[in-house]
Amino acid sequence: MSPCLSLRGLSVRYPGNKTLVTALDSIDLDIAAGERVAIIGESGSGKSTLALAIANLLPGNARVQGTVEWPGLGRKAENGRDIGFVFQDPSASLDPVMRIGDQIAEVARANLGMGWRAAQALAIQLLDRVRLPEPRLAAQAFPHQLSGGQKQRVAIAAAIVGKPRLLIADEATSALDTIVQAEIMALIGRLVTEEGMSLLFISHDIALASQIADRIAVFRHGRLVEVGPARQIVSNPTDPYTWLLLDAHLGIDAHLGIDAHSGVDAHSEIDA
Ligand SMILES: Nc1ncnc2c1ncn2[C@@H]1O[C@H](COP(=O)(O)OP(=O)(O)OP(=O)(O)O)[C@@H](O)[C@H]1O
Ligand code: NI
Repeated sequence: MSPCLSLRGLSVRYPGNKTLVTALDSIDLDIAAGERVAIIGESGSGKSTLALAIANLLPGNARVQGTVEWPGLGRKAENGRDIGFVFQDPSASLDPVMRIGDQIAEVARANLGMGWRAAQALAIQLLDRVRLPEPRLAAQAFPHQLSGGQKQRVAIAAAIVGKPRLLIADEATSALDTIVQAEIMALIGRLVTEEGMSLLFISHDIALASQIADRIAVFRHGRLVEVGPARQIVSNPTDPYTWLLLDAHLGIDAHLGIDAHSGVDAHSEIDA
């Protein structure tokens, strides 16, 4: 089976003070259809740059080399249609003066060419799918009337409007408290399974990543230092840097007991 997404020799440089800053350095990575891949690494390791390069959202001054290919697609991937993107701060991706139902409907109208009525109906369906209580009423709400977790549910609904092949979640749960974080993780896991999407889950937290990912790719200074099955990366990493990340998030002794797939499933999803 051909992969959903194939990166070859992907490098991204940004103009710095005097020289170019290498944010990504010759990345080779495939993501299979339906596969969940986590990208982990410290701040500045190039995680968001990778996500932006895949979604074609890099700033104009970025210099890109290498290729991003979508073998099954037969055309260029479009953000909003083939790729869904969820960011850390849901407030930043939502319009404060637009009802949330209208915001999701607008995405359906713009990206799928739907009529307004059908788009509105789809918005209510999606609010239900992300388990917002009373979706018909919720559609009328403005973002400030929702909690952080609820706003992130709306952002996720907007990201999956186009039934994308790939969902990118860039630190999508980092701003939430632990309980809400677990709920949003469970929601993402459930939707990815239900829709048969691939997932690129970006986090600085290796423990969190191991709860949702099939494979983990460890980034450092723009390089991919290690990639492998989540269970193996967490229990038996080969790169010393991965050990350091494990130590930072789990304590060096604790990580040996971690079960890569015990953390998140549909059963642990609690409705807020
Ligand atoms: N628009 C930009 N212009 C110049 N340099 C940038 C730009 N965006 C990112 N960089 C630089 O590229 C490198 C990688 O940044 P990136 O945001 O991809 O890291 P990250 O792993 O997502 O970090 P974080 O965990 O803090 O989100 C950093 O050195 C950063 O300063
Ligand atoms: Ni980032």
